[in-house]
Amino acid sequence: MTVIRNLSRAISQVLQSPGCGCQTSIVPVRCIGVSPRQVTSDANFHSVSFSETDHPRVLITGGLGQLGVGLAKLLRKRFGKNNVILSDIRKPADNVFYSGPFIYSDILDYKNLREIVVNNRITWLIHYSALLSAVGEANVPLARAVNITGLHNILDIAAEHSLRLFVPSTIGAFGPTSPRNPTPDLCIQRPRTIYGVSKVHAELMGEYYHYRYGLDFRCLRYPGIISADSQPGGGTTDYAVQVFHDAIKTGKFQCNLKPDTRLPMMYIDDCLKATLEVMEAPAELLTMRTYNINAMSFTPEELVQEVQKHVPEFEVTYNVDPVRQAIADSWPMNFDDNNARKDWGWKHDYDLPELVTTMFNFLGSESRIAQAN
Ligand SMILES: NC(=O)C1=CN([C@@H]2O[C@H](COP(=O)(O)OP(=O)(O)OC[C@H]3O[C@@H](n4cnc5c(N)ncnc54)[C@H](O)[C@@H]3O)[C@@H](O)[C@H]2O)C=CC1
Ligand SMILES: CC(=O)[C@H](N)C(=O)O
Repeated sequence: MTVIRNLSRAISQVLQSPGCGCQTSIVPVRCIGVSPRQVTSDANFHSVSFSETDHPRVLITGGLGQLGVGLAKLLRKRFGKNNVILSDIRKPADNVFYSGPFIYSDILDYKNLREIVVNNRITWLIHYSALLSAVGEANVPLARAVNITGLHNILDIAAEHSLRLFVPSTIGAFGPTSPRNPTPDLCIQRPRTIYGVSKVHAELMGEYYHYRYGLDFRCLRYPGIISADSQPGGGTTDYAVQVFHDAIKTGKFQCNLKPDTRLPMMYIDDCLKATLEVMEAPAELLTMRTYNINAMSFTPEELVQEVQKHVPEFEVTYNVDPVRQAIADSWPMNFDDNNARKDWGWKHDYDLPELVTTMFNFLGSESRIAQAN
């Protein structure tokens, strides 16, 4: 296996022309990407990226949400500060603005996106812009525009410029008729939120562009993500972040899901690590283009018990939000991520106790600093 991989890498290096960066193939391929917006139906271009010695030039859309800033930090450590550009339609905080390149980008503006990709010689596109499950239900037309029309722009730009494209999906891409415990990669997907529908659409469109146009599309279905230094953007799993802030600030928390609502969750460091790993994985290891990833699964009750080990006087009351509860009841309880583990070696580092300790260490030290000032 290693011999074959080394051999194909050697052939690939010989066949690769220096400035082109096209993926090698015995069959001649077009080096200049052609957008599906522009081409005839027999288009057959291949995506690729950068030569193996170069670092990728990365653009992150929707980068000022819960996940983007952390991802930029990780990628900048690996590829260099100036090779990773954060973008969003919001104004960045000072610390974000001064930590590396930031640019305004509205994913609904195709021409502006194209200009950014061309001017900055982007080779990897990480597409984080989205409206999450709860805010999506509150504004369906906007969710449809950002999550579906915006995605179409991203797919076309990525195909046209031979980018490696990452689009996250979610546990929310499943629905009440999916097997929920556990939920495998391939099963019925009939979500009942605009968020879920748009993510299934993204998975299918990305895979279609991969098979039809050779787009290097990569997708992970994230569980609910828990982070200490960034706020969630309006999802169903947000309670599992808020609980830590309230435990530290007031010792009291009002939970908007029922105590026994079980959902898959993950600490942000694991999520970002998985994203980098799947982006760097050799294409021949990927037997699929969309993978479930998982770390743990818990209910509010179980999370509260773990929190009480750090804050014994912590009190929780339940005031159920019917919209969020209905969404959570239709989502997976446990996620089967065996394919990711088998194909590209996915392995999480944080389980529930580790996550809770890490969150308190971070937030505790922040609040001590705030009190000292
Ligand atoms: N945070 C989580 O628990 C999970 C997140 N994901 C996915 O990961 C990605 C990132 O998630 P988060 O950072 O949590 O989302 P978020 O809601 O915190 O941030 C999304 C960002 O998109 C930006 N945005 C909205 N409209 C835009 C437009 N027209 N053009 C450009 N940017 C626009 C917003 O300003 C915001 O900063 C999303 O695609 C989400 O679906 C998937 C599963 C779980
Ligand atoms: C799991 C997700 O996709 C997100 N956190 C949400 O709750 O909408």
